[in-house]
Amino acid sequence: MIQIEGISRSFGERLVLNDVSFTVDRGRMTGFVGGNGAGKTTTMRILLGVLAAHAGRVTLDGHELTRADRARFGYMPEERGLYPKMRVQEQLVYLAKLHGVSAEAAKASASSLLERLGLSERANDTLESLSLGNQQRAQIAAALVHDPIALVLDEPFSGLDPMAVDVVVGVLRDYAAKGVPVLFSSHQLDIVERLCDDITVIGGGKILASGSREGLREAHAGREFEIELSGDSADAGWVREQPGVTVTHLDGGYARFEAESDAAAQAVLQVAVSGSRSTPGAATDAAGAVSTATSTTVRRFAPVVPTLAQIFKEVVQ
Ligand SMILES: Nc1ncnc2c1ncn2[C@@H]1O[C@H](COP(=O)(O)OP(=O)(O)OP(=O)(O)O)[C@@H](O)[C@H]1O
Repeated sequence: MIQIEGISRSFGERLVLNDVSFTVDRGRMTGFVGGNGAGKTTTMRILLGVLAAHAGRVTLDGHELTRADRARFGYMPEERGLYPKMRVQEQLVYLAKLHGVSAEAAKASASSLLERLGLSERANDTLESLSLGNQQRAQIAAALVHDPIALVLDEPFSGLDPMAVDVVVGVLRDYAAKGVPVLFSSHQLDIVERLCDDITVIGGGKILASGSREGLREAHAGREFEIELSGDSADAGWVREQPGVTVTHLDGGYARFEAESDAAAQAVLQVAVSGSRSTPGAATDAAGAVSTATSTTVRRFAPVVPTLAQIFKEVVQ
């Protein structure tokens, strides 16, 4: 596990990181999100030792990070660092060898990554001759080619089309599945939401929220619920009459409502179900939903959980 503990950093008089702490667990993908100038790149640079912290420390599995540890990290910096005039495969092999990988292993690793990232056909082209999206794939390959013990990627998805995003997501997931801690920053909240196990939100140099994706969504869930009835003539209009409930959206058998309490919300479910039960011939289907003789079914009842974009807006305000 990588632990960032109480990191602070100023540029001149300006404090740009203020007591930043969060963890990047092994085997999990951690998304690092924040607005422009929030402090993501500065944090990543400190993590990699490219920049010094003025306070705090970074540890790996409990010991302070050494130069040797950092040399085995995979880093994709904000300012992309490959040589424009060098051929892609040659460049990857060269970088792997710089990290101490044998020539043979470097060639094998470069070929396999180029294949995986859909760049095999461009292996002998110079970087500058590739499209921006393909240059980005090559940058990702460069961060991975020495089989890193941890991955720190600054905006790895910028400039990638949706197909390429899926390819890169698959590759990164494989690294996480091997037990590698993976930290990446992104402004594309939909990708972060889809990809991440854990999320850290930074704003104005301070950590505003940090935790598992599900934990954050639950913690920021309001008192809004939704119920969906299906059937011949499903009508959720009766929810409006329930005590302690305000319907915010109604469409046939679908109602979204705010409940004063969990009990008020549960009462809606009970009415939906017991209404069904009081109907002769009620039956439970294979999915456990209760059907009536007129075949009205409670298809769904759940709290409305916010998207990452909604949580982000809430914590950044
Ligand atoms: N070398 C530097 N000298 C002075 N100020 C700096 C330097 N590097 C970063 N900063 C300032 O530190 C703050 C945080 O910048 P940083 O690049 O870490 O943000 P970020 O979250 O990565 O932003 P973005 O999403 O726009 O890339 C910004 O206000 C930036 O101007």
